[in-house]
Amino acid sequence: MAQLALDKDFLLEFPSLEKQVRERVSEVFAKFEHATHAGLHLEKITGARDDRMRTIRIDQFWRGVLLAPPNGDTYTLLKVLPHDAAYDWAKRRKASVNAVTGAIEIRDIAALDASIPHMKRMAESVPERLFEHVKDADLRRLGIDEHTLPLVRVLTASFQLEAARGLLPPVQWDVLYGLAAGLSPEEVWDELGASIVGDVDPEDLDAAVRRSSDRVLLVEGPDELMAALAHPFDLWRIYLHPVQRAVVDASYKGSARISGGPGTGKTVVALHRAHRLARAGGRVLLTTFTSTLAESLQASLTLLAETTGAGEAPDVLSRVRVEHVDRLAHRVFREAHGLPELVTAQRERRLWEEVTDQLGLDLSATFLAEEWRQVVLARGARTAAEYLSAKRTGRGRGLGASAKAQVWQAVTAFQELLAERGLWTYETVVEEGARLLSERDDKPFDHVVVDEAQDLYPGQWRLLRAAAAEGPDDMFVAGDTHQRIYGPQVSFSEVGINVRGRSSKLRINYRTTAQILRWSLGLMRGQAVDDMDGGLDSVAGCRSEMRGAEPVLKGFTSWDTELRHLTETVRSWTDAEVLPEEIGVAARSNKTVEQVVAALEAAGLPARALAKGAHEGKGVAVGTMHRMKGLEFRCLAVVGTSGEQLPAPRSVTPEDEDPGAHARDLLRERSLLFVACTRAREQLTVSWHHSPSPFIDAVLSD
Ligand SMILES: Nc1ncnc2c1ncn2[C@@H]1O[C@H](COP(=O)(O)OP(=O)(O)OP(=O)(O)O)[C@@H](O)[C@H]1O
Repeated sequence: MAQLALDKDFLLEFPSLEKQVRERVSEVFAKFEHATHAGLHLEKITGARDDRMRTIRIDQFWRGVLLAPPNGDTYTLLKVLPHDAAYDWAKRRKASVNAVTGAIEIRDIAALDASIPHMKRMAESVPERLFEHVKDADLRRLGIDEHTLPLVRVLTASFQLEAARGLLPPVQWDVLYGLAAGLSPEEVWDELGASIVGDVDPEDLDAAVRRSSDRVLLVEGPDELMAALAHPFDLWRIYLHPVQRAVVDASYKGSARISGGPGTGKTVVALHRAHRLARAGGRVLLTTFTSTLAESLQASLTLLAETTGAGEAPDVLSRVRVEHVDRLAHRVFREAHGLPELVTAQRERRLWEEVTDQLGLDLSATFLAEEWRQVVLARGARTAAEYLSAKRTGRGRGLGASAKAQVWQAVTAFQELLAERGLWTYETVVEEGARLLSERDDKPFDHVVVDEAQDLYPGQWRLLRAAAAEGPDDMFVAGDTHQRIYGPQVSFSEVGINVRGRSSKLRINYRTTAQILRWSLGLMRGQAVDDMDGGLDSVAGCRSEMRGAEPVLKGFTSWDTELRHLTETVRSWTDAEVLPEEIGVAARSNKTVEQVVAALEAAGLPARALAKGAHEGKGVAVGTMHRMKGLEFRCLAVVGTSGEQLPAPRSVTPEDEDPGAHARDLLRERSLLFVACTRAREQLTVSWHHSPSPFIDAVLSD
């Protein structure tokens, strides 16, 4: 039976076809599987560079171009074009199988061949060639084939390589890009590693198509076809990069983690992995830090389940529980004890004061509360001895043994007060949840998948660790420590999670243009950022293949003029037919957010303030930098990035009080700006009044 496969380029262009054509495409291909070869009416193309190209009638004017296997049954739909354009496109193309990855490659061979003589002439007057230092054998070993090699040998500058991008299959171009950037063949080989296969048969197109899940979707039936065509923009559901795919499909002996810069698809990988583990019959917890992010994970997971293995979707979805980590804690708590009576911050403060009065201690309520959270709870200290030996990293002044004894006395009294009065804090609910789960032999989950891992607290990690038994694929953790904006620094080992030897990194950014990414990465340059595993993390090598405008950076003399400029910028975007919903404005404080909404509305531009759990809505989305997490916008303005507002003075511990906490607070403020800027897909403006934030000043003077 003929099987249909959809090439990524076809799906990318599908939404821009007229509605009637889209409907006809769906009709024609919904019946494809059941059509016999004779009934398919695939037309051969005279004068084609590749005699396996065929066209199929969509309607009177439109034709689809398919790659037909000479001796297999998988037909790949490459393009839908008006009649003449379809024939012309198909004539010029050649399909081949990459000798290293074994994947299918389609290229405009006519354009490639035509460009070589011209490039050759240009190269004659230049003494050095771009790839002079790389031997043919190394190039072949990396999958550069005989069609590409003549071009490679006449390239003299990297801008020519950039210009040749459209002429080459993406993997071959990536290899050359890596070599031109100074990577050794071995390093390039490593980057390709995920997709290397041996014994490739260049004639076996069916096998090649099956290996090409990063660019070809093998359609399992009409439901899957309809689901793919219904959401053609969400390519992440279908085509994973080989490195992403390898992590999704891997079987790990224990816990594993994925890291990578912003927009590299960590959430996408976490979603696919949760989905795959559930399809294999596991009970999965998919979790993250906030309720809003959990809601967005649920929506994406549903979409994914309805696309892949659509028939099993309800079953698969019933095996994945998506909830943010505090909600899990409260649920486990409620099941055992009913609703907790939570203390407010004020009541907690009074309790600490009661304790210090009772014991006649000279320690402030604020100090004790912080010591309890950041040392006792964070380190999981249950006894005086554990507290005495606990690390107090970041806790400003050192404490002598007698002061520590006093703290422990106060902590014990405070915890007794909570217990006597049946009171709980958010942290003790999480702790109790972890205790309840750790005592259960029948764990509620087989697998725990965590997104935005950098923001979780130690107590939350202990809860998650206790939610699944230790074993193969027990925990999968996705995060980027450069984007830590809530949680403290945690190391996996102190919360009982071992990911050593099971860490992977994603490097290709799918969200942002290279220009925006480069500028945003500059904000983090030189910062020592931990990797949650005893070392330092780096976003070096994170790159984007999309090109666009440079970010616009602008200072103003007053907030009023900055606001006026913002409304003009937003208007210029809407005039250029960007929908208001595709525009975001980020600011450091709620007050600034309110002022921006008012200014946009006064200028007749629809706007809304982002609120908890309300990401969807009409109008320009205006939110604090914290609220920007998990979102992305075609156009984004980051406003009020002035020296007085960023870092926000109230969020930074004074240096003389605690130099460690001061440095960490500053890094968190810097990360906030980094998170905000990396939400932009196509255009970014960053503005301030008076003087720029020191984070920006440093990049401006680079
Ligand atoms: N294989 C893919 N194909 C197409 N689009 C992809 C792919 N992987 C990721 N994307 C897209 O890239 C964008 C960023 O992906 P995602 O949110 O998973 O990245 P992230 O690493 O979690 O980002 P961040 O850390 O900045 O929150 C999304 O729009 C996503 O749909």
